[in-house]
Amino acid sequence: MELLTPDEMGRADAFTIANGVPGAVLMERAGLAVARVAAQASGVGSRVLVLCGPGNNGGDGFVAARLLAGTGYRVRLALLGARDKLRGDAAIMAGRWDGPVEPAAGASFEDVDLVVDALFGAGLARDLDGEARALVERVNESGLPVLAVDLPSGIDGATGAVRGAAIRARWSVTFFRPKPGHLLLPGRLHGGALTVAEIGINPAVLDEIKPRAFEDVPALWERHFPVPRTDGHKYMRGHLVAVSGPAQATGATRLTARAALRAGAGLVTVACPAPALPIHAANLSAIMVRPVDDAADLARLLADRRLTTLVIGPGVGVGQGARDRLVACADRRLVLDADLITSFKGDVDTLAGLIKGSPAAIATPHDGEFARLFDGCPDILGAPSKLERARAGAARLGAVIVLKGPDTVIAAPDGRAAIAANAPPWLATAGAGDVLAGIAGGLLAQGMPAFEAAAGAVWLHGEAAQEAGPGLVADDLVDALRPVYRRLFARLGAPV
Ligand SMILES: NC(=O)C1=CN([C@@H]2O[C@H](COP(=O)(O)OP(=O)(O)OC[C@H]3O[C@@H](n4cnc5c(N)ncnc54)[C@H](OP(=O)(O)O)[C@@H]3O)[C@@H](O)[C@H]2O)[C@@H](O)CC1
Ligand SMILES: Nc1ncnc2c1ncn2[C@@H]1O[C@H](COP(=O)(O)OP(=O)(O)O)[C@@H](O)[C@H]1O
Ligand SMILES: [K+]
Repeated sequence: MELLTPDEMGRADAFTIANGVPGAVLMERAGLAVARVAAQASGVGSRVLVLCGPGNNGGDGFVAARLLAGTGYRVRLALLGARDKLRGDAAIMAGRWDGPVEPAAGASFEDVDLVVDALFGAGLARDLDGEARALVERVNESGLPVLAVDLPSGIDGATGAVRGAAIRARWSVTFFRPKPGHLLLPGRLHGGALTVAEIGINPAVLDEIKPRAFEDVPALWERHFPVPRTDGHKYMRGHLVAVSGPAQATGATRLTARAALRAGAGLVTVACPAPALPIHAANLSAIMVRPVDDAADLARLLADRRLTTLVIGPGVGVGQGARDRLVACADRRLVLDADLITSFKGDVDTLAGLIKGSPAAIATPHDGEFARLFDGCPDILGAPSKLERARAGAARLGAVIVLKGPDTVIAAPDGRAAIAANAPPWLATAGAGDVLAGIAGGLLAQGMPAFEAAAGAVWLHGEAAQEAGPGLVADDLVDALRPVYRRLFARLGAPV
């Protein structure tokens, strides 16, 4: 599912209008979609307060007000700004509303069952202040259920940021495609349940707009998903090495290794310092263990070119040892996580130079690790959204970046990006990131391209967390992948 920035959405509207669909027709359909969701939210006869802003978002509000009033709702409409300042389609729709128009500033919230927020949408141009901000704050303080038109007013559709203040909606209706601000925090938290309504925009406009951001759903990467072949064998599915830290820090690597095997890697080997070997050996069965005390040992192990993929970072320790190990494996498929990322604090260009020869590289930082890696890059850390930070970071690193969190962003150096919205809050638990690195590695080992492998891994990780449910500990994720795989394979028409 493509995500369109407000500017891109404006182009989609403009293309459609240029191809013969009048803007007023689009607005009628937009208002109808809002009225339908309002009707689902609140029964006939209930009291609806429609708050209209000075632009086309307000125009949608005028349409919804008319349709609801015509179907038995008791509707009041309040306008922010002067009626004679309305322009274009919004002015047309105001002309079709024959009820009273109250000034929004003093509008009463007494005896209201539902508020429709049609104040600002794609045209939000600056932080809310003055009367607009006071109104938004009053709506939130009222505690009334709110249905937002396009976006909760005050949320920036491109970034998900709160511009001064923002409506907290229980439902939102957007048009044609969601916007990044519906998925990025805090926007997602303000939007409530999202409906995406068709208003007659031909999807062919996407060929012109060429959107570069997507919601992370299987349709984005399933074409590349490595379904085991009937005539296949494990050597076709890649041999992955999980690089382990010392004896006192082995658990993270085992989570990674188990997740990689579960994700479908043909073989998985844990490479660990000799003192850690008995600990791993006592706790692993399907996963092999090899002694690797330093970077030179790792280079010797990797003389076997069948070891195509490495995950390095979980539990490996911060410092020169991790950096040296990376040098030894930098020409393979790579997942870089945790301590490995921190080992390149403020030194992203060295890391970028080292992994240049990797056929597919993914880095999986959380916000803190990202800030460390790009320490000294204010252009990247100060980019206007998490989406843009991840994109700029990926371009600088020359690798796919998975910037983790409740709204994980997956970004490729070429600008493609995906935002995941399927991770439940109980996924934020110790070791969950180690599992994610393993899933990503397992998909890379099977030959999936880096961006698709990263997006697939993040989605599978979120689904596994939902499958496991509240109370999840990281170990559970590995087992919870099985039913998720079963459903995914069924969807792909693969044998299950
Ligand atoms: N195009 C189409 O055909 C279709 C469009 N559709 C709908 O149109 C919406 C986009 O409409 P839009 O572009 O008119 O922008 P909108 O969100 O109403 O805001 C602009 C107004 O707000 C004002 N304003 C901005 N920031 C402000 C602030 N901080 N504080 C105070 N004022 C501020 C700004 O004033 P100005 O910046 O000019 O001073 C201007 O007056 C879109 O979200 C969807 O709902 C659908 O009907 C489908 C068909
Ligand atoms: N609030 C949240 N809701 C959903 N998922 C989250 C949330 N916070 C973090 N996560 C996810 O939990 C995982 C935590 O990984 P990480 O921070 O590396 O922890 P660890 O190092 O303990 O494994 C990541 O996949 C991240 O996207
Ligand atoms: K709105």
